[in-house]
Amino acid sequence: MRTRTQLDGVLAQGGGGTHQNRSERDTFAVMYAERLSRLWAVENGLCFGRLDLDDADADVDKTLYIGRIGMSDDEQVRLLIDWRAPVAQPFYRATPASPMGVTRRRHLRTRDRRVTGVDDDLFDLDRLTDDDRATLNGEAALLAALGEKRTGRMRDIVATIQAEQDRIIRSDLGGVLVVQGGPGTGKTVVALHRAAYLLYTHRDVLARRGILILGPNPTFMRYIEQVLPSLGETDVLLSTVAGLYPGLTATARESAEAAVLKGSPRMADVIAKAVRDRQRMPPGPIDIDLGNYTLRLDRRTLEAAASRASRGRRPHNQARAVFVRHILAVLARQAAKQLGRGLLEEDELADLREDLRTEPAVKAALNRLWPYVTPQRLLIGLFSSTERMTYAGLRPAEQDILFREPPRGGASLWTEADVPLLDEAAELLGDIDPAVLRAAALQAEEDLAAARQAEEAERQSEIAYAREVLELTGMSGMVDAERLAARHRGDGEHLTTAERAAADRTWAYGHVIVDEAQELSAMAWRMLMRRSPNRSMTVVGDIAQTGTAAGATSWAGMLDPHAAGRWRVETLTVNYRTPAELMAVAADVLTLVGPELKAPDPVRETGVRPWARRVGGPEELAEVVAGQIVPGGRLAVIVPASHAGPIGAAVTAAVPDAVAGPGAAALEAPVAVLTVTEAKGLEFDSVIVAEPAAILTGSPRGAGDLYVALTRATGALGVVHTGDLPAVLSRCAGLPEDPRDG
Ligand SMILES: Nc1ncnc2c1ncn2[C@@H]1O[C@H](COP(=O)(O)OP(=O)(O)OP(=O)(O)O)[C@@H](O)[C@H]1O
Repeated sequence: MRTRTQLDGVLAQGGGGTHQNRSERDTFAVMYAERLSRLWAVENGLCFGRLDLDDADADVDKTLYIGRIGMSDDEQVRLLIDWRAPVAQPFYRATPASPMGVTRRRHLRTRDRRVTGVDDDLFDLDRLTDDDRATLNGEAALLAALGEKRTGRMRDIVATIQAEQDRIIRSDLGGVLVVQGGPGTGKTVVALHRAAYLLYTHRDVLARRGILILGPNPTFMRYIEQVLPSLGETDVLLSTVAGLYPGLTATARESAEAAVLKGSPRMADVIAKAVRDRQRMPPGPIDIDLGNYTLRLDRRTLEAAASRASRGRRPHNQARAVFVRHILAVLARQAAKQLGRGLLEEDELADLREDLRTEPAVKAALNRLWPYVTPQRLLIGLFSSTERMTYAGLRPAEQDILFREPPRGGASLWTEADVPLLDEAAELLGDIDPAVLRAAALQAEEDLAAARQAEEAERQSEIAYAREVLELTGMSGMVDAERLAARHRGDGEHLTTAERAAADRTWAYGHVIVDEAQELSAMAWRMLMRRSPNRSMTVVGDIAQTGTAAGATSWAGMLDPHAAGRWRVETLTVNYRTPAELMAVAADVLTLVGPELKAPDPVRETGVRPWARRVGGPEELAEVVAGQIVPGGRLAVIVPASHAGPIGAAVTAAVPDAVAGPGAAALEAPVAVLTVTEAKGLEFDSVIVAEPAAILTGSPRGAGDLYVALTRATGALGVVHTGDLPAVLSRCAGLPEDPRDG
């Protein structure tokens, strides 16, 4: 209320006054508005816990209230302790064996501002009154939270964080913390709470450098994005690998074998060779015709310039300056001789060099010999030329997999597996100096206009070059110098940390969190490690759930190349999502993934067995789906990618409001048809797995995929199949009654 009044007061002052008044007013308005939205975000369940402490320590209040944020009254008396504060820790960690000074822990359940339930854990029975004893109630808070219907968005768990999770959330900032855990053990939710905890505890570093959270797909990112605002955090960038390269969205699809090849660590060498390819000198001399006379660059001169430029490990585009300087010096001396002016003073030679630098024929030669190259151009050039691919070390069979025509029109060109390659290339190519870009683009515009007017055939190569520069700089069609300047000014003064980080490929994050980390390819890890030079990371995943063929089979394989000796593993062992009856079926499938793997222990039972039903085809399948809808609940039909089309069509035709495919709508809909990849990391009240045999055989990691599909439900699980039911699912019973008939 107080903040609302303050904001209204500031806004009521209107827009007049001096510049300083206005900017102060704006600052306060933004501050109060931010605080208000923070308070709104946490209002629901603001206070969820109470700790009664024994009074051994007189400095500490005897009763503490724990909440989503900390609050004090006007006299600075503490009303509510932020859940992340050190004094709140016993709320999550105290046990009867180690009570940490707590006599009673109370969970408060609220709706709006009303208390709807109270659950107690008691650590010192002797100290309680008879009334208090009457209200005792063990794990009810957790089970109540787990039993609630799913909303399509992940919720925070501040009220019920478990001790093994709390240890991970509050683990030190430094080094790489690997959180290994089976499905439903809370890896994602713990990672998000860790982000909030770290920002609270290490605000100085992390508010400046930000936290990057990387997840498997955009639907998953939408599923989790609301958790962080509810924890009051905004200095966090949520992204996928496909979204991590500024300025492009990688939405194109490609074959699994192309993705695997692009993800293999060998590609680092391929990209390095592709860059060197752009620095190769022609075998013979080249002549530069300047009208009155001709200059010649022989092979020795070219090789010497190239080797000088590549010395010192400068990125390609910056090394170009060295190459150009060397060549211009040689050309200036030759020109002086040809002009019959003998030995010139240094300043005269400098003038001559500058004259030559702007000569179109010299420019064209330099651009052929050592062109500016962007990562995009490098990859387009590489994958559209068998000659370039051969030079880069790709074998003919690999070239067939990777070959693609240069793009035409505005079709989306980039795939997720291209992104780490672009990043690798960007690292080796380096930026093109914005001043050079600006000058080049303006010059190119002029050249283009002049050439168009003159329509001189011999200027065709000039036109081509000008076009290339414009395309390269993304400035095609822009003639306005001011707009060009604005584009490159990039002061970013008014951006949040997360926004500035998103726009900057070279941003070094204060902490990086990777969810579903088992899916990342070796090249994706290289890209990610560049974003985390301090190797302060939380890496979350489950080796047993690896779905992509480019993904990992061991944590050491993933991390040793980048952080050997600097990573530690914590394991989560309790499954909070999937009931015991479902987990028994999933555990059978897990033995196919690896006989040594152990499924996490489910925390609850529902008494309902998973069922299986044979159907004749997609239409009958859709009828079965329609019969399983529970009003208000969310059901997912998880399908093999090969069947997504027909089953999606049949279900959307049979069930009103059903959605096929990923996206925000799939999170909201009562029924969503998703592939295993699309359902990864998500959860639903009920799940129907369609055609499990095709999931098993659909990819080399088919058993892992089926395991993922079977562990998405918090309630009911069914399996629908047209062929024989795979033997591994024999625990599933017959289909139960249609709940609508009951
Ligand atoms: N301490 C807790 N209190 C209440 N709910 C919890 C707790 N821990 C986990 N959950 C719930 O359990 C479910 C599974 O959590 P989460 O999605 O983070 O698991 P995961 O390990 O990432 O699973 P997967 O690997 O299958 O994607 C979520 O609904 C989450 O809110």
